[in-house]
Amino acid sequence: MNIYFCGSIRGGRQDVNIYQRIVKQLQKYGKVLTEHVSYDSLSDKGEDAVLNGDKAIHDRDMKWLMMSDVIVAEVTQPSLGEGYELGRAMAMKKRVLCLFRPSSGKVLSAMIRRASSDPLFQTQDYTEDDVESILEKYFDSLNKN
Ligand SMILES: O=c1[nH]c(=O)n([C@H]2C[C@H](O)[C@@H](COP(=O)(O)O)O2)cc1CO
Repeated sequence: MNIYFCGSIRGGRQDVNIYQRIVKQLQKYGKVLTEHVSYDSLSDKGEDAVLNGDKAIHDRDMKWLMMSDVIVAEVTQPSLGEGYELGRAMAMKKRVLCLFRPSSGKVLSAMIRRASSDPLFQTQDYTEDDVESILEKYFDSLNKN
C-alpha cells in the first residue's frame, strides 16, 4: 500500500516530533512516499531547491499523490501546501484521514472539517497519546473493507 503523509513544512515545523511518530506507525502498513516531511533536518525553508526548485517538488508530490492508496494528514499546524494537497486528493477521490489536536488551542479550518461529510474524507480529533492506536484502528478497518 502506498501512503502519502501530509504535514506542515513552510507552514511551520512545530509538530515534527508527532509527524515522526505518525510516519513510523504508517510504515507498518505500507510505503510512506513522503517520509521526508517527518525529517528533523527539514526546516521551514523546505527541501533544498533541486534543479527545478519548487516546480520539481510540486510535480513530484502530485505524482506521488496520484500513486497513493491513502492519504494521512496531520493538520494541527496550518499549512497552505497541505490544504492544496487535500483539495487535490479529494478531487482525485482518494481516501483521506486528517488528524487534528484540539489541545493545541487552534480551531481547524471549516474547509477541512466540513469535508468529512464525504465518507472517503475523514477528520478525526485526537490527543498525542492516542496517535498510534488511532492509526491502528483506521488501517484495521481499511483492511476489513
Ligand atoms: O519542500 C517541500 N516539500 C514538500 O514535499 N512539500 C509538500 C509536502 C507537505 O505535506 C506540504 C507542506 O506544505 P507547506 O510547505 O506549505 O507547509 O507540501 C512542501 C514543501 C515546501 O513548501
